[in-house]
Amino acid sequence: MRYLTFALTKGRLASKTLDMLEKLGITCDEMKDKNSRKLIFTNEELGLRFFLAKGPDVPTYVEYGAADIGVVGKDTIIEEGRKVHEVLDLGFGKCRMCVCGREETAEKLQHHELIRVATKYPNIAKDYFYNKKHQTVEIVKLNGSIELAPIVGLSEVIVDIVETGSTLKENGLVVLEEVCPLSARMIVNPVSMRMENDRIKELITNLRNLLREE
Ligand SMILES: Nc1ncnc2c1ncn2[C@@H]1O[C@H](COP(=O)(O)OP(=O)(O)OP(=O)(O)O)[C@@H](O)[C@H]1O
Ligand SMILES: O=P(O)(O)OC[C@H]1O[C@H](OP(=O)(O)OP(=O)(O)O)[C@H](O)[C@@H]1O
Repeated sequence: MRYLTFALTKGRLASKTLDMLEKLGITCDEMKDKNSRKLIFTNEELGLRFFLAKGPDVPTYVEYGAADIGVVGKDTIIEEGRKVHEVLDLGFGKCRMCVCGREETAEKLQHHELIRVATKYPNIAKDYFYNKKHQTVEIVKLNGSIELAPIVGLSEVIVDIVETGSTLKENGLVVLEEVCPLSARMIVNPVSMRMENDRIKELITNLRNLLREE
């Protein structure tokens, strides 16, 4: 039997992904060892392989077929724009992509003034402002701590993930507009979807049933 390979997102989504797979009897205990430097893990019995990767790399592994299946945030799927099938909303990792800034900036935003937008998600920001709002903005790519940008005057607003809202609150910022809701999704390589249809469909059905029970 050919191995089915899973690319899972490191960080926030990892433990919930492993918990969910475990509920289906898909265990990979080795992956939980935080001290291990091993990169790929095999469940011989089930014919499965797993590896953890940085979020933006997950759709890349899946598009090229180096992984058959991926678990990754919807934000990353949109931003990366890879050729993969999104097959299931896994219901965890829920958050929102939002335009945020100081309350006083709301007016500038409403009046379509030329503002600067700092973000880790330039494609999502571009699509939102240019295609949905027909508003010209200047987009600046950052790699983290995005909330700093309006505080130190790099940009008027940010496009970033809001979950609890505490990062915004602690930094005197508010949500000005909502771009879209987000959660973790399962993605599949289009060729694997055809070649391994039975195994992948069974997995999707089992996950769907699990989600319905929860
Ligand atoms: N509060 C949150 N902040 C960021 N991402 C979140 C949050 N809540 C849920 N998510 C989801 O978790 C995914 C992965 O989170 P991860 O921990 O890798 O965040 P990251 O900050 O983007 O990564 P890194 O720390 O490597 O820059 C995100 O792509 C998003 O879909
Ligand atoms: O609404 P909250 O619950 O406060 O969560 C949102 C914050 O969490 C994420 O940052 P992360 O911790 O991943 O750090 P980063 O900014 O360095 O990516 C995100 O970019 C926000 O800053």
